[in-house]
Amino acid sequence: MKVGIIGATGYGGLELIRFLYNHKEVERLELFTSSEEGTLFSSKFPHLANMYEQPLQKIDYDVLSQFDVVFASTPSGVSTDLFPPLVNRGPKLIDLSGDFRLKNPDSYETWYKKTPPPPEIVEASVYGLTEWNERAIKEAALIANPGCYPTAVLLSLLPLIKEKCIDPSFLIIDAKSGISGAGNKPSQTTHYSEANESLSIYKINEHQHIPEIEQAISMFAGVETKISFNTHLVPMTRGILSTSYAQVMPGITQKQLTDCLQAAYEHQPFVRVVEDATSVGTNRVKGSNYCDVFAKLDERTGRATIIGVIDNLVKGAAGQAIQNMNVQMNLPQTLGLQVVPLFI
Ligand SMILES: NC(=O)C1=CN([C@@H]2O[C@H](COP(=O)(O)OP(=O)(O)OC[C@H]3O[C@@H](n4cnc5c(N)ncnc54)[C@H](OP(=O)(O)O)[C@@H]3O)[C@@H](O)[C@H]2O)C=CC1
Ligand SMILES: CC(=O)N[C@@H](CCC(=O)OP(=O)(O)O)C(=O)O
Repeated sequence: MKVGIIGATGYGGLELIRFLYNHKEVERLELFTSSEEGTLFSSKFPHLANMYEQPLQKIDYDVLSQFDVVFASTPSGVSTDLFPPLVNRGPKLIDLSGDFRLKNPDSYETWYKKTPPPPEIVEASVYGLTEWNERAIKEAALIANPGCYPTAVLLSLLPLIKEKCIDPSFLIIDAKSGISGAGNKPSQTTHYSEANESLSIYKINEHQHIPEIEQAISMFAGVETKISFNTHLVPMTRGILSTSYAQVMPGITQKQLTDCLQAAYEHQPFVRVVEDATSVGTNRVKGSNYCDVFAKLDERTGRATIIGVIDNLVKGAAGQAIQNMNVQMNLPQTLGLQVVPLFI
């Protein structure tokens, strides 16, 4: 396969490269840039010396249309303009940004504060939460890869909502992310001296992933709900841990919660159900495409604490995007993605 990456110099792009390097069906991988045409990739990223000795190319539709797959790992608003001319012109398209995820254009405008993409293209795009949408992903011309937080939240909550183990009306979700979630562009909040030794909450009640999570709960569990969702910045590089609190339905036991998660993911290679634990951390999945999920009943309150843990750059971005490419191309989901997490 011939694969192109737009936004190869960003964090998501670098992770795509890291996994596609070991993907045995990828014969050619070409890298595209909006700002550094001609720069030798390995001179910009010396950790790739002897691996990517090629110059970055300018974004050119005639060139891109000859690829089998094109990933865009670019800031929101970019693929809104970049992708439409490529739809149904040859390559399968996978967008890592939020541009094609929200089906309602008003919602995109409200939460992303940007002009939405053409409605017919959003309509035809497929939400790439692999474990829940495999059949549609297989046929998709354009995949909207899920956001990092929604991946952790949805994989842990969807089975329990769908099987009526928890009450979906009062979901409270508290999520925490490492700083690479904010991308490679430095900002005041990600500045080392302000992020290090500090834990902060941000975008309070205003995070752009709120409508994405609500839309997916409706799409995959058939439930309309409004969630309380907040995000925190943790002084570490990678990882997301989401903690959700929900009332369990009358009579639901710990065993039923665990069984429900296990039944949902029995045949899924990248979702692991944690059976019993006193602690769960991002080091269980770091550098890998795994999502670990865990639900623990609090008998005293009748509420469950539900955990999802991922590496934001892998299952939350590049890894899931490659998993989706594998599904689209009729390949085993795991191709190129089988690595052991970096526990220490
Ligand atoms: N970081 C994360 O954990 C996650 C990120 N995402 C989403 O994935 C996307 C990429 O994220 P991330 O890699 O972190 O972002 P980065 O900011 O690290 O990289 C984005 C890259 O996009 C390219 N770019 C910027 N502007 C344009 C433009 N106008 N046209 C074409 N290319 C452009 C730049 O490369 P160049 O200058 O070479 O063109 C840049 O390196 C974002 O939409 C993000 O929200 C989703 C899930 C998780
Ligand atoms: C730590 C951090 O800042 N994380 C980012 C995640 C960005 C992301 O995934 O946004 P898209 O929906 O545009 O893909 C945030 O919270 O906005």
